Amino acid sequence: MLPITQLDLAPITRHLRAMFGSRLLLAAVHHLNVFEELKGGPLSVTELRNQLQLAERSAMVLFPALCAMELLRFDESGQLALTELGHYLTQTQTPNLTGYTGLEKDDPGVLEMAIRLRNDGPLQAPEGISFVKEGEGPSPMDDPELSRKFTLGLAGRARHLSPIAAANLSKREGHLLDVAGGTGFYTYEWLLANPTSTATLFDRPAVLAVAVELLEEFVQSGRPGAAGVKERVTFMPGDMLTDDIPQTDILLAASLFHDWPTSTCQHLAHRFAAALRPGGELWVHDAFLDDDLSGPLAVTDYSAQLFWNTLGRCYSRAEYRSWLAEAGLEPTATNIPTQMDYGLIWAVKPA
Ligand SMILES: C[S@@+](CC[C@H](N)C(=O)[O-])C[C@H]1O[C@@H](n2cnc3c(N)ncnc32)[C@H](O)[C@@H]1O
Repeated sequence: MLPITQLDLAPITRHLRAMFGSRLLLAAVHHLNVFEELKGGPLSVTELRNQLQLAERSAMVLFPALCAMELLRFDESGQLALTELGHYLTQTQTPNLTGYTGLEKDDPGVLEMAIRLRNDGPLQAPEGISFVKEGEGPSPMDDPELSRKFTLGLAGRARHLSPIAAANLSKREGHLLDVAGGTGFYTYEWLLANPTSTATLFDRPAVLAVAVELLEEFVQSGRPGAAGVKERVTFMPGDMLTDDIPQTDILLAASLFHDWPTSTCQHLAHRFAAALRPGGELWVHDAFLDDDLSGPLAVTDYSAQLFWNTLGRCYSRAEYRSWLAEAGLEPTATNIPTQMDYGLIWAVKPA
């Protein structure tokens, strides 16, 4: 691993994502009455979900967040219980803070979060869901203006994280497939670090139109070796859920799975595993929940942001590794932190 000398921008993304965590907290206290439900004693995840009428995704965003906030905890038998702090959000505790937190309970973001938690997403999404193309429905990623806005919106993050990811991904002669690669920066940086390798950037056509422009900017940057990257990149428009995925030695899924529900993640893991040559590697760059699903706070806040904007949430490394193993890959035990609360994990296809 190369030394990372760049400043970690996590303080900025943590404050950005904290807004969604705040909405979760106030929706839980004042609209879902989570703390009143648990006042009588611990409940299993399923019992609490049933009492609150929450879908699996809503529950798996909300409960880890309240644990990370130290308001709930998993007890010795795996049930969810109020912590000492959590009791101060029940009305029978004297004193309690529900009057004080209640001053913000009608904030529009809080009201909408309560709706989305109950509905497992927005009631209506006429333009489709951010970053998601699924089936025949409309997708912002197929609209020229919206896909440009979303793709360029991710460009700064990708520019910052991609050199760190490239320094940690395997160095090898061969082919990288960057699925749902967006701006393409992860591809361009990896090719710069692997001067005899080739790569394919796979995404929606309107996104790739932006990526082509960004590649041009990259090759003209004057960085040593950047000019030679252009001829080694292939742009492949398609739908990763249904179209053929080309064979590759390394497949990168950066900020990809977190846009999708669990069943789609499992489907994608199988498709990606099938695209790997024997000995090939599947790398996931994402923000991971702890395996016990009780934090960290930066990632539960991020999970709330993804819950708001996409069909997905943050998952634990254990969840990823179980999908990768079910798909016939051998997950390694390596956890590589990058920056901004992201990290890398990877699995290998048996030779
Ligand atoms: C959150 S972005 C991640 C982009 C990039 N990997 C990064 O980390 O900056 C998700 C990407 O998935 C792409 N995407 C969504 N649905 C897709 C589909 N069905 N087939 C191919 N790409 C898809 C979007 O167009 C978008 O570029």
